[in-house]
Amino acid sequence: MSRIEDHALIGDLQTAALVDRNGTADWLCLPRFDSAAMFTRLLGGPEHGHWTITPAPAPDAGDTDPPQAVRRRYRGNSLILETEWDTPDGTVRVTDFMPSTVGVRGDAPRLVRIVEGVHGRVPVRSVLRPRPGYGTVVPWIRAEGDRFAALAGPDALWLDAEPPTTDENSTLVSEFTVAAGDRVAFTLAWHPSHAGIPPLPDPRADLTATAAYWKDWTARCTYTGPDRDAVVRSLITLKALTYAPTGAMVAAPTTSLPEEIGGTRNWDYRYCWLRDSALAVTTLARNGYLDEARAWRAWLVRTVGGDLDRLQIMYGIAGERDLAERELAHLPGYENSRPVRVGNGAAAQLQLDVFGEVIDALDTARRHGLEPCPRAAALQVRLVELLERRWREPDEGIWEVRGPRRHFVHSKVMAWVAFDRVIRLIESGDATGPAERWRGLRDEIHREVCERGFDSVRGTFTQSYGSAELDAALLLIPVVGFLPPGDPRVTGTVEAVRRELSTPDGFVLRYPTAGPGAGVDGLAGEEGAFLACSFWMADALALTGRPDEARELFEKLLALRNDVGLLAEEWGPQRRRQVGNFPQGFSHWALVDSAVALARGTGAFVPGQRAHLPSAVQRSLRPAVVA
Ligand SMILES: OC[C@H]1O[C@H](O[C@H]2O[C@H](CO)[C@@H](O)[C@H](O)[C@H]2O)[C@H](O)[C@@H](O)[C@@H]1O
Repeated sequence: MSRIEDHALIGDLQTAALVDRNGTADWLCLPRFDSAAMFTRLLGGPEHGHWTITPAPAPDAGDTDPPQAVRRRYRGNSLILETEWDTPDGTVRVTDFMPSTVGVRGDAPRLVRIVEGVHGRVPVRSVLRPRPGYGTVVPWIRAEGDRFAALAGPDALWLDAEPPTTDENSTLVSEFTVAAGDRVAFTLAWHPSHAGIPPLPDPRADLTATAAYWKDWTARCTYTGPDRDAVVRSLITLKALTYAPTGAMVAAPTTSLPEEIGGTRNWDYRYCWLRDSALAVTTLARNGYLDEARAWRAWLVRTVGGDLDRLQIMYGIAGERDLAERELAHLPGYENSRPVRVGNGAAAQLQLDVFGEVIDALDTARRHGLEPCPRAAALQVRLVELLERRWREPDEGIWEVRGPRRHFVHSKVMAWVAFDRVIRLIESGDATGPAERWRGLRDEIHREVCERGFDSVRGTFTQSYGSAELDAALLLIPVVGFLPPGDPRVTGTVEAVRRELSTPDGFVLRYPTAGPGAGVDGLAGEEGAFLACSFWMADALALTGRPDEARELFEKLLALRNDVGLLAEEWGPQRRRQVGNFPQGFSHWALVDSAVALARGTGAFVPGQRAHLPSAVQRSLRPAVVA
């Protein structure tokens, strides 16, 4: 079984595949991110579907032990993956990609794999075992001239293979040899089974168009400070999580990659969280990507605008509301981490922080040049009217705990953010609302948080009112402008979180999941260090005048990325492996934000970056710290 970080991501802005270092695509949902997977080997075995292309194993080697890739990279700033093997017979390269725009993808989403001889003559084997329905369906494979169709109910997968291919027990096998300069292409396309035969693919034209697409997209990045390669790779990853037809964004393209190997903390992230998407869009907007912010805003207005009383904290990528959680009992799970879940029960939770994140994202995009939208402005006012009725309630909070609701301090802080930003919107003249009343409420929330959410004996904010536990989300207090970074309540909280929530290797847990403070989330087992929280610690250190410690932590976090720059949700300190869904939007926007924050801290010139901190924070910082 490949480690989580052995995978690279390819995608077409509607779905994505994971490819491991052995040349195996072991996760692919078609036609959308949240469709049932056609390849589910990631959460099971080869019988659950995969597509492997590698140098042919030596005759006595088992099928389960193909040769390791020796080099792997994305082609420039793109999502085109190149994997190269050196073998005794020579060197071979496999180029994997999914044509990356709605226009290029057309009606038939497809995965293209081009095998290229680099030198020598290398025997290669392709084994394509499509198993729709998360590995439950053996499709009917039939030859249609030179093409193969794999039919399974509503789905048809069409393989166009240049080398000779045979059907061996519903598995399409191709064995061939590539010499230096040879290029042999495969295209696997999804098509509705009722829709006849898809057009013949043109893999070379697809490659050219996809390369041009990513070149153009990455050229729009405005960040020019340090660690630019890491920043651009993270921005590409965020873009890959967007669903182009609607403007929504998945939290990650996978389900049930475990937060603890062998554990039960396994969730489906293939949906659009208001929180995750708002935070990612905020990062994209700050770095030159207003089109993505505009598209997300349109998705938001369409999705939540009509029925605010039934506001959900997450939706399907086209705005669907029914995300009922269920378990796929036939799958053993990643390294026996059961259950495998699809759907997500957190959709029914109350999470007050999302009001602040959504309204702050719209505020940030507007301040970075996104044109006003009267419908979005009206939506923000209605959201705050709703929040006015509900902010005093306990909730499940940013971490979607499955234990009892609490008065989470972070939730109340983000309620303050929602009122603060909407007041600014009204003051700008782009919306109308009871600004005076909301100023009063904003002050009331601030007072309440400082009275009930702060432990004056320990000198730290706490996870919830009156609790003894800490929470790494409290690191965001200075970032959102609730208090200035130099305030002793902020520095005390940063210090306390660092002391009590750090792992031995210096990364940061969300909250305690072991020891006396454990149990708040109502879940069995433990989890790793949460990578976004670890980046937030770097930001907090930078903001509170500790740039060297911030840089040291940031460098350590960069070193956790895999060979192609990707991060899962968490880092398992014991096994020293990435854990959780992969790649995770939270980790990648947090990486970008940290790079920008650290660049500002060093006074690095970051053209195109406007100061994004609220004015209250900017005033409290030394001039050199704000670009
Ligand atoms: O910890 C329990 C919860 O874990 C998941 O939530 C996490 O992922 C979300 C998507 O990235 C993120 O918005 C949230 O902050 C994280 O805690 C899971 O989705 C929940 O169902 C589960 O209760």
